Amino acid sequence: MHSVLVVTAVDAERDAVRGAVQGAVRSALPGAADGGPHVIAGGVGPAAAAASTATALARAGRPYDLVVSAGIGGGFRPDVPLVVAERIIAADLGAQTPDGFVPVTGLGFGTDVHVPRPELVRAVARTTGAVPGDVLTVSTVTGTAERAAELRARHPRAAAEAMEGFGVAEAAAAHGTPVLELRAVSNPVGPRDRAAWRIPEALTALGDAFRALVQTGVPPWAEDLSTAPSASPTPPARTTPSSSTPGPTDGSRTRPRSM
Ligand SMILES: O=C(O)c1cccc(C(=O)CC[C@H]2O[C@@H](n3cnc4c(=O)[nH]cnc43)[C@H](O)[C@@H]2O)c1
Repeated sequence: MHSVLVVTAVDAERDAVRGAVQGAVRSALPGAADGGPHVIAGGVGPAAAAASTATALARAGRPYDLVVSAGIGGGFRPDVPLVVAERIIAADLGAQTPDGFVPVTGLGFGTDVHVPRPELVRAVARTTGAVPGDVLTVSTVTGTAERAAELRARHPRAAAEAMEGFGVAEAAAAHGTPVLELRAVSNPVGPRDRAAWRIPEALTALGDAFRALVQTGVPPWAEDLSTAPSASPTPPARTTPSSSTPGPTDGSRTRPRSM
């Protein structure tokens, strides 16, 4: 039975997750022909991610209990190879002004942050060793030290950046489904050096994380969340002024079951 949807950007990420969870499900349930999460490659960027996630959620025979945006990403902290998002932030959704960047919420529209359920984030961190932190969604991969510094200044809790999390979270929120984002760091955020991206290592780390989630009985989904508060949790304290107004992403609809 599938109750978790995992959305990656590209086929290589999908295959890394799929291979890991299929092996784990088979060893947990010998003879099982089916089981574990559905894993799809939804395309690169927030728009493709939102469209593919929304389509998958709408077409599902029964509602998913959890959506996970997963893949490789750029890291803001050299000591952190795996990140689980405490907040999923649309870092370039807004307007440039002479006084600097104004997020979309500052313009009076929408939201620029989704806050996954803290108990799910903690459980994933416990199970996989992922470090909780903000994950920025960008439409343009950061490629200069200046841009990296600007993002760090605006988002001091940023641990990673990628290109899909916010799109996946918007689709999940529209369906009232809880969301998580898990990123294995393939490269530092900063001056572009594509040759230095450690993609195979990051894909292995991504697969290891999902294997751990499935093998350990996937603690976050096993918890009874039916009694969890339905309001969006309070985001972590900020150390600098920030735009981000949490969106309704706790997805209080249903209780996540096994992955
Ligand atoms: O070339 C390959 O073999 C290959 C295998 C797996 C993934 C890729 C990608 O290029 C994935 C693109 C995907 O990765 C995220 N990403 C990774 N690093 C960054 C970054 O520094 N800033 C933003 N996004 C990053 C992103 O989500 C892309 O969709 C290639």
